[in-house]
Amino acid sequence: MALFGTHRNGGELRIHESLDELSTDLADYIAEISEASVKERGVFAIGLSGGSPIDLMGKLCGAPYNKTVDWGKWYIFWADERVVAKNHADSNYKLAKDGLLSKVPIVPSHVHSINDSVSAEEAADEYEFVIRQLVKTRVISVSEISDCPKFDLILIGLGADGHVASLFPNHSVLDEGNEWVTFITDSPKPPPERITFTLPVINSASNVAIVVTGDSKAEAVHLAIDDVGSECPSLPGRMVQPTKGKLVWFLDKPAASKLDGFDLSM
Ligand SMILES: O=C1O[C@H](COP(=O)(O)O)[C@@H](O)[C@H](O)[C@H]1O
Repeated sequence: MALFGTHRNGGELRIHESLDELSTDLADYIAEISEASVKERGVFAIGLSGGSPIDLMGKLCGAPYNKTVDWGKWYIFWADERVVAKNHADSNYKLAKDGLLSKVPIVPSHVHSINDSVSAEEAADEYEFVIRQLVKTRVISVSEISDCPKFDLILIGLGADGHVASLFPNHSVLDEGNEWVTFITDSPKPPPERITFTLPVINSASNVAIVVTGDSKAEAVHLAIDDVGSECPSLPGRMVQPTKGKLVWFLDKPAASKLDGFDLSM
């Protein structure tokens, strides 16, 4: 059975017994936010990233979600993307297409992937332009306190080094306060060229889910969530603090194993 709790910023912690339990809870959670967004705004705008969270969304392709989710109202974006061809093994688009988008009736024109045939800088600029157009037409909502887009849900993972999206520790990209989408050409994790939502955009979302599994991420989870004082103020995972939105951490027990007060026998 999952353990539910809160963390220092009032966000929610969901610690799961198994990956199967986590993926069922994640599918339920996404389906609920989709339903609420469609009810409130008529559409659902989700920002995906890469890595394990996409595999863990896989249950959305099966019953009951394949029939109950209003797929025609989904608009897909990438919170980060590697600047590689769409059929490249490193492409976050390919990962989502193979694992989800090709298996559910999402409208192709609602899938907003990056232009991979230009430089990372141009791809980031073009992607921000696309998002600005969709904010104007309110396919993407807008934050009441900044001019940032307010995605209904941004779904991200956490690297063992504490990175989220393509926001890496000690990188100047963490200080980007004006752009919505920016780029890097020196990612410490290959491939080097990437585009990424900036922290103000991630923190303006209505909902942010951080999905982390495996004991190789346990230290990063501890540093991102626990009260570690000034030890790690600029760990990207720790800097995800939605201003008005809701943050939920989806963890399995190995990823949660170094959290203060966590007892593996629970
Ligand atoms: O490089 C990236 O890594 C993170 C984490 O991936 P994981 O496989 O360790 O879960 C991912 O969220 C990000 O989108 C991706 O570009």
